[in-house]
Amino acid sequence: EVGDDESKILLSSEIPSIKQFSPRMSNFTYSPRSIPDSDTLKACMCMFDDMNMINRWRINRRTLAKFCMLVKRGYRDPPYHNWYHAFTVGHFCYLLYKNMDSLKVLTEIEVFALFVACLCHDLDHRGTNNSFQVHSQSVLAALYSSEGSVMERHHFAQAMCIVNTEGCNIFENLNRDEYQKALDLVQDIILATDLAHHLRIHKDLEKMARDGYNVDDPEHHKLLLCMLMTCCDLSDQTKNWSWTKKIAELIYHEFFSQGDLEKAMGLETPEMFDREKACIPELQIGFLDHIALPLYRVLGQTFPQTKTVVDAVETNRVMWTKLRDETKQRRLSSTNSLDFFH
Ligand SMILES: Cc1nc2ccc(C(=O)NCC(C)C)cc2n2c(-c3cc(OC(C)(C)C)ccc3Cl)nnc12
Ligand SMILES: [Mg+2]
Ligand SMILES: [Zn+2]
Repeated sequence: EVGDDESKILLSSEIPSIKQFSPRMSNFTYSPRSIPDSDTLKACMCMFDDMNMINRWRINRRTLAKFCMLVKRGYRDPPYHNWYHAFTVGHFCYLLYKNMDSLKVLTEIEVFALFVACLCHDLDHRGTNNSFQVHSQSVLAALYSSEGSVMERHHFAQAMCIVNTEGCNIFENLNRDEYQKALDLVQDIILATDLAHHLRIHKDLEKMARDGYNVDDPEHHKLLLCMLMTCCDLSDQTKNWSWTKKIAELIYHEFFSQGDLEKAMGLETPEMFDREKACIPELQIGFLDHIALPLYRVLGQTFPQTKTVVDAVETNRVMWTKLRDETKQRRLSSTNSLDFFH
């Protein structure tokens, strides 16, 4: 156990400089998936340090290392919703901090809660979505379906289990008010990653973009936290085409496995989860048009420093339309829609 690199970080006191990963570590174009899995824990520690969170919140280094280790172990290994996804989501939060003037549009405790929520937001994901929990009458649905956001409530519950584990409470040196505020923020931010919640507030986000962000309006702080969290959650769409295409492969691998399960259980399977019916380029264009692009456009309108991110998503949309037209011509012989990735 002591041999492996994770506990070595746990035992080492100094935290290396962030520069050791890449000189481009804080560029929007940098893809954190080029950091090997074995270095992700160290990278997390460095991001906490580089955002001055260790000093500001008086976090004990061993406590932080243990917290990060338990978060990493708190993820299962489905094709997409694994630790690597959480790590890339956390990295985009770091990018926003480094490129948006340390996110001074938010309070320090909101930024701290946002970064922690990014790392924890999909804890213990099983590779199936909320509607699957309800239709399959899973244990999680029994626990949470009356309130909705079944998976997101579970992700938050798992995060609280880690915080309450001996030697892992990174909030332990906050005063009583800060402590309560931080946990409430982490909960609200993780609940905001429910797609249904995002679709509910989308009009409000667009109104905020039109009116302009008002740093003195607490409602704008709440909306901004939700918006930045979903921008982090979708940040694979802001990288170059080879990454974005690879991520789609992982997501649909996961979606189609859910569809296989639904068929086996006699549940009806939406087209998006049905490997026989899905046309991935079409579905991705729909997802970008209805969810990702409107979101990143609001980000770009509200904060001009992030405009380059919208361009990257637009470019990926163009690539999907090329692939869609190509696939139509090739008229794939096999019905398995994952073939077109090869
Ligand atoms: C590349 C990519 N394609 C996707 C295609 C479809 C869907 C989907 O669930 N469609 C359901 C129908 C009913 C609309 C999600 C997709 N998706 C997500 C994602 C986003 C989420 O919600 C937030 C973060 C709030 C937007 C929650 C979960 C997930 Cl997996 N992340 N990347 C992707
Ligand atoms: Mg999620
Ligand atoms: Zn996620």
